[in-house]
Amino acid sequence: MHVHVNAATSVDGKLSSRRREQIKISGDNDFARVDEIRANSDAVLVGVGTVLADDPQLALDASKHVAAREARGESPHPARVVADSRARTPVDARILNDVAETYVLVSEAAPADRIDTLEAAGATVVVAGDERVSFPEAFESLEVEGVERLMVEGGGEVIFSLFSDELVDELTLYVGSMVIGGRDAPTLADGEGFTEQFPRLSLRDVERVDDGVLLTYDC
Ligand SMILES: NC(=O)C1=CN([C@@H]2O[C@H](COP(=O)(O)OP(=O)(O)OC[C@H]3O[C@@H](n4cnc5c(N)ncnc54)[C@H](O)[C@@H]3O)[C@@H](O)[C@H]2O)C=CC1
Ligand SMILES: Nc1nc(O)c(N)c(N[C@@H]2O[C@H](COP(=O)(O)O)[C@@H](O)[C@H]2O)n1
Repeated sequence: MHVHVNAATSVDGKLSSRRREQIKISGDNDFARVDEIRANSDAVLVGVGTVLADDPQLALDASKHVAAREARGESPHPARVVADSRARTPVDARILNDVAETYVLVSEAAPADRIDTLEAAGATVVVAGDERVSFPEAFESLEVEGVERLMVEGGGEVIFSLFSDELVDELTLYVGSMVIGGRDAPTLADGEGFTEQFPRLSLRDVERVDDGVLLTYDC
């Protein structure tokens, strides 16, 4: 499986403010680029923290991408995946609507009634890991379902875990020309943080996009 992480941060590395509300960091050209990565992915993953904060739908915006996928014999939109150890995704979350298939990755600690509720809402639930979702195990299950190209849009807890598990193949990071600040504001990679053996990335490309910079790394 090819795992492509994409995110937008402020110049001080924040994904959002301490209020954890969605902040428009990208400009129109960058959002169009994000839509294209989604269009070329089999599935798009976020953590439940992002679902609770942003309520994203993770569907394609541009009809040309939908048409191109259908011409290739693919589903109109990529599948959506939520990493949600305790099955907290609300049933009215947009990510569970019928625009595309949705997988919810949970751990053994997820309450059975919550799993039943999510399945009744149309999600396919994948159990992997004891207390937290085990991404290596969950990704094996997604591969069996045909997910070979996985895009990850955040947030910081999930992205840290994926770097920690050495599962990231590619990172595109849009750095918008703004300062958000705040010691409690989410950053690109939160979690416990590394104290040694810091992941080293290989910078492939630098490009000016909108009023910011797009950095592309091989990981
Ligand atoms: N600017 C950008 O590009 C983006 C910004 N965001 C922002 O990020 C914030 C949300 O990020 P976070 O709070 O970090 O939440 P998150 O989206 O990373 O979700 C974290 C949750 O995922 C679940 N999870 C399951 N297995 C896990 C594992 N193995 N490792 C880590 N988490 C696991 C846990 O329940 C955990 O609480 C929001 O403020 C949102 O607006 C989110 C996506 C993109
Ligand atoms: N690439 C990017 N740039 C920004 O400025 C952002 N605020 C985000 N946020 C993430 O984009 C997703 C939105 O999903 P919908 O298209 O609204 O369904 C979601 O993952 C946000 O957290 N991304």
